[in-house]
Amino acid sequence: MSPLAASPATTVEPLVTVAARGLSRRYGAAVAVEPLDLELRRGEVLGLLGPNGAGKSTTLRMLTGNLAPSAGEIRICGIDLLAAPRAAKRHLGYCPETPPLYRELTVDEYLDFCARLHRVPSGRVHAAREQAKARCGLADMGRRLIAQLSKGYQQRVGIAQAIVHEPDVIILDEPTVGLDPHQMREIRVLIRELGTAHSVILSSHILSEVEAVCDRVLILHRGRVVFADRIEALKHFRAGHALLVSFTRPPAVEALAALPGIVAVEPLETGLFRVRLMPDAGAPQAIARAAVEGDWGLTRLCPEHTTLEEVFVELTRDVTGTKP
Ligand SMILES: Nc1ncnc2c1ncn2[C@@H]1O[C@H](COP(=O)(O)OP(=O)(O)OP(=O)(O)O)[C@@H](O)[C@H]1O
Repeated sequence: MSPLAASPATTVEPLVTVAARGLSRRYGAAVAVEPLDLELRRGEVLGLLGPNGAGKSTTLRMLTGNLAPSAGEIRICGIDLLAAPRAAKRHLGYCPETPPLYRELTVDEYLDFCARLHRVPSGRVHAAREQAKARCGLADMGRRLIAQLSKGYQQRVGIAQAIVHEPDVIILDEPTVGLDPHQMREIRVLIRELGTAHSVILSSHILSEVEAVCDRVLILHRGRVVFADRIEALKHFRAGHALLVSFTRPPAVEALAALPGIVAVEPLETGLFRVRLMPDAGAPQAIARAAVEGDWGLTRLCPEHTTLEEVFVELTRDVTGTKP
């Protein structure tokens, strides 16, 4: 039996909703996605993170049955996507980077059309559409022409068409691209909410977005998985082993450097220092204690977070060459 085959006991509501093994894609001689394994469980939000050209869209298009893999297998709720695409796709909702909207239709007309495409029984189309609208904050938008909606609302319609048939798995390609910060926040809240009852995979090149929304993260870089773990592990990785510390009455650098667990102290500007630490050696506590005893006026003591660029540099030190 294939390692991905669903066990008979879990065919009704399988815990694993997406399972991919050895999934890869070439375009001619160029490898867009090197073989990757991926598993998603019910109630999880998985973030696919990576810079432009990393292979995120290619991966999502393979997972949604819109692009044939060069190799590998994909199971959606235990159903082989390549062998039984129609059955597998019933469990999938997909919103590509540019949502497939018919701008000349109203929101209601469009969502009814999508519900029928997804084979929602005709007696349930109305209820399915109203529910999808309510979940996406579109309850009052039914009669509006899609062309006249703002970009944020059009994005909501794109997500509504992906959930109108209540799929187990929702796949969203860069769902917040082009939105203003307010709209971004609303869409992220919606995704988090969808992730409680469904499984969600989203792609992004925004580190903070993935940290805010996802339970797990898979980082792609030039088609290769360079990090796959829970979001806490990424946060820990990002926090590294440095603190930013500032004082209104700063001590001498030597006084700071002499505290236990401190490897190096780098003055950055007046009263602000970058302090490199030995992990788990109690340095933050020692700094706080010394600051109180020495009346240094401690105003900041926080981990120094690395940026997305620094994360990639760190994770891909051995990767060379560029992709357009
Ligand atoms: N149809 C195609 N023919 C040839 N090469 C392609 C094709 N589609 C994508 N590629 C290449 O495959 C690689 C991965 O592209 P992909 O669009 O999956 O990346 P991405 O991470 O989604 O990037 P972005 O964030 O820019 O959307 C890139 O090098 C891209 O140029």
